[in-house]
Amino acid sequence: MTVDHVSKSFGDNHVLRDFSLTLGRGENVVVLGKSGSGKSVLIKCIIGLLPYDEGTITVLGQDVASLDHAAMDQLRARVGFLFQSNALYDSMTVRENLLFPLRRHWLEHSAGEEDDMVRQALEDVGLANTANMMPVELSGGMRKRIALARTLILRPEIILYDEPTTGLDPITAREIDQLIREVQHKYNTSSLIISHDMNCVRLTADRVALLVDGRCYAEGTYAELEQRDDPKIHEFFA
Ligand SMILES: Nc1ncnc2c1ncn2[C@@H]1O[C@H](COP(=O)(O)OP(=O)(O)OP(=O)(O)O)[C@@H](O)[C@H]1O
Repeated sequence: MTVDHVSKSFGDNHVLRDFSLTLGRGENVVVLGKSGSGKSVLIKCIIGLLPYDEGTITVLGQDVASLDHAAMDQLRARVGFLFQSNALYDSMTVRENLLFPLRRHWLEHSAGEEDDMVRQALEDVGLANTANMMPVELSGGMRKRIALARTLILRPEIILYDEPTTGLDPITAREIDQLIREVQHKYNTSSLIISHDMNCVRLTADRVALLVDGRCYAEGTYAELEQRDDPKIHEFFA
């Protein structure tokens, strides 16, 4: 995936200014930026929920701005998105929640295949035997895992994580970080992760991109950026 010189403004509010970023196959990149710096806007541009003003975003070889509704829908089936809110349907069982993306993308499978897919996705997130539970019966960490399982059921090539550890206690947050790594290694997925949580950044990032004033201000491994003297970089690591 490449974000190439992308700009996005809302009136006089220039949120992204000539922002560029690449995400290689099997790589985890964390976008780190202050509140209001444009991280959510970036993700929305990537998945075609917001039009951008300039530049090019290419996802799995396709120019996002050129896709019609149907083509964008097909692309979204290959790109998993983990919402900060998890967005589980409270009136559906875990199994029904997991099967929802298949139904939404009109992907037909036999009942036996669906059982296998649900079982595998739940095993991947360490929550076998929860298929018949309701979301209300799950803890915050479990809900996050189920939301990830629902993303995994379509075997996405790219996963976009929006603040995956926000609202979780530190121990549960580290478990989610570990799970993000496990998924990356097991399925060779590429992930773009938005986070404020420096432990999450340290544990999940192969590379960190710093979003400052709408631009990719600096890029590097956590260790590289942590050692830089630049005050704009340092304040994130202080
Ligand atoms: N649909 C919109 N219309 C107008 N302005 C918007 C819209 N969406 C976002 N913005 C503005 O874009 C800027 C960046 O917002 P964004 O939500 O991307 O920040 P963020 O980095 O994700 O922040 P946080 O970490 O607090 O979630 C903000 O100034 C916000 O007001």
